Amino acid sequence: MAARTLRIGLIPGDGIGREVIPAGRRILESLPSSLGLKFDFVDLDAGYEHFKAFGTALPEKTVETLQKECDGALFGAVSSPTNKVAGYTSPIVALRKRLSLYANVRPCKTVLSPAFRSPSTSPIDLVIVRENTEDLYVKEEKTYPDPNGDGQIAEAIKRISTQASRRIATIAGEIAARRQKMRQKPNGEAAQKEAMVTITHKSNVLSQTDGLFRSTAREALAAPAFSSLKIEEQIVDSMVYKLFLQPQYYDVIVAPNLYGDLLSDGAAALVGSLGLVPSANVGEDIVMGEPCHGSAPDIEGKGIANPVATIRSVGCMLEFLNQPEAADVIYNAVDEGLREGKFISPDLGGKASTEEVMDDIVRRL
Ligand SMILES: NC(=O)c1ccc[n+]([C@@H]2O[C@H](COP(=O)([O-])OP(=O)(O)OC[C@H]3O[C@@H](n4cnc5c(N)ncnc54)[C@H](O)[C@@H]3O)[C@@H](O)[C@H]2O)c1
Ligand SMILES: O=C(O)CC[C@H](C(=O)O)[C@@H](O)C(=O)O
Repeated sequence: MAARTLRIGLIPGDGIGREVIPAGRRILESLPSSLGLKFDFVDLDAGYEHFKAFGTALPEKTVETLQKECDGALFGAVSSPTNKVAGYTSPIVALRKRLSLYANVRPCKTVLSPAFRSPSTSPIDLVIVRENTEDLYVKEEKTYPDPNGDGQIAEAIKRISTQASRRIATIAGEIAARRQKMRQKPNGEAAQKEAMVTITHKSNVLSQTDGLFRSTAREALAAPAFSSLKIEEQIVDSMVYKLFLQPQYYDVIVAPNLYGDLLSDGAAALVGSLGLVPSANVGEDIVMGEPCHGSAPDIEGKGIANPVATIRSVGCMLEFLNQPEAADVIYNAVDEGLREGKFISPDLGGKASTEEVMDDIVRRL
C-alpha cells in the first residue's frame, strides 16, 4: 500500500511554543512506517515577536498556506500582551475564526506514576469540548466616557448563536458516543464509567445568551444518535466545584468559549500540569493541534518545558484527521513514559529536559 502524505503547517509562535513544536515534528517523523503515513512540513509565522518585527501577528501567508495547502497544523503558543497594544490581536484566536475551527477538544487524563502525583487522588478521564468561535471571544469591545461620573465605561459583546451551539453540542455528543464504544468490553459488558455529556452554562443569570446555548445543546443532544448517552447540565460555578471535588465522575463537558477556556486550565491542574494537556482545534477543512498552555515566559529558554501536551496534541490532530491508529501509538508511548517515570520534567517534580522527555517518547513509538 502506498503511504499517504499529510502536509502539516508548523506554527511555533512565541516563548516555549518554539521549544515544544520541534518535539511535535520529531514525533511525526518518528512514527512507525507500518502506519502507512508520511508527512511533509511547512514552517509558518505568527506571534507577538512577529508582530514586533513586522507589524502583524498573523501574516496572510500563514492563513492562506493553511487554507490552501495543509491537511493539519500544530500551533505552539503566543505571548499576547495583557496591556492594549495598537494593531495587535491574538493570532490564535484569529486563526480559530479564520479557519472555522469551531470545536476545541481538550482531553484531560490522569496517568498513575510512581514518579509524580497529580493533585487529584482519583483518576480523571474527561474531555472538555469548548466552543471556539464566539461568546466573549468575538472581541467586540468599546470604551467610552461614563456619562454619570468620572472615568470610563468598557463594554464587551457576548454573542451566542443557535448554529454554533448546535454544532458544538453535536460534536460533543459524537465524542461521547465514540468514547462509550471504545470503553465497551469485548464480552458486551457495560463499561464502569457512564457515557455522558454535561452541558455547562450560566443561564440562571444570562438567560438569553447562555440560555440559548443551554436550550440548543439540549435539543441537539436529544437526537436519536445520542440516545445511549446521559445528558445533564451544570451551572458553571458549581461545575468548577464539582469538577474539583469529583473529577472522576465527568466524561464529556461541553461549554461556551470562555467557560471552556477556564475549565480546561482547572482540569489541567487536577491532572498535574498544563504541560500535559493537549487539544485539537477542529473544523471542516483542517485540524490544528495545540497544547492548552501558553508561552510560559517564566521558563522560556531554559529547555525544561514539558513537551507532552504538544506530543499528545499531535495525537489529537491525527485522531481528527481520521488516523486513530497513529494517534493511539502516540498516546500509548506518552502514557508508558509517564507511567515508567524515568524522564519527568520539572513541572511534575522531575529533572528531565524537554529533549530528554521527547527522546524517551520517541524510543517507545
Ligand atoms: N494558545 C495560546 O497561544 C496561549 C494559551 C494560554 C496563554 N497564552 C499566552 O501565554 C502567555 C503566558 O500566559 P500565562 O503565564 O498566563 O500561562 P501559561 O500557560 O503560559 O503558563 C502558566 C504556568 O504553567 C507553566 N507551564 C505552561 N506550560 C508548561 C509546559 N509545557 N511545561 C512546564 N510548565 C508549563 C508555566 O511555566 C506557568 O508557570 C500570555 O501572553 C498569554 O496570552 C497563549
Ligand atoms: O493569549 C492568547 O492570545 C490566547 C489565549 C488562549 C485563549 O483561548 O484565550 C488560551 O487561554 C487557550 O486556552 O488557548
